[in-house]
Amino acid sequence: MNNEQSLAFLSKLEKVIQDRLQNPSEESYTSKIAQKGVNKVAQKVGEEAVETVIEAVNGTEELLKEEAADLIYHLLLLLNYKGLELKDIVKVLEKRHS
Ligand SMILES: N=c1c2ncn([C@@H]3O[C@H](COP(=O)(O)OP(=O)(O)OP(=O)(O)O)[C@@H](O)[C@H]3O)c2ncn1[C@@H]1O[C@H](COP(=O)(O)O)[C@@H](O)[C@H]1O
Repeated sequence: MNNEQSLAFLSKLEKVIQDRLQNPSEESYTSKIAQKGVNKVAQKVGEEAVETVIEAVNGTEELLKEEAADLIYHLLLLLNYKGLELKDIVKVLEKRHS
């Protein structure tokens, strides 16, 4: 998978997350967490961030990748829960870059 394909997948994942927020289903983890409210969604980002840091300092590359994936997914969920999208954050990064 090249960089372009990775970014395309993130965009696809974001669309699934948006769909789970708009059309909640009982089987969906995304819907389940979102129904608990912003505090729970934000808490998950904090937990996954701490777990990522722990694996970076003391863990294996495999576990670091797993925790980083959890972190990115939960951050995407939090942003979308708050009415933001990945592209809004990329715009901020782009502005800093120039
Ligand atoms: N990428 C993810 C993803 N990453 C992590 N997780 C979930 O995040 C949780 C993190 O593990 P934890 O041990 O911290 O949490 P937990 O024990 O489940 O307990 P709590 O979150 O309730 O505290 C696990 O339950 C994972 O399944 C994810 N859940 C869903 N997705 C993707 O989101 C999309 C929609 O999934 P559903 O909402 O389940 O349909 C699909 O593309 C999924 O692949």
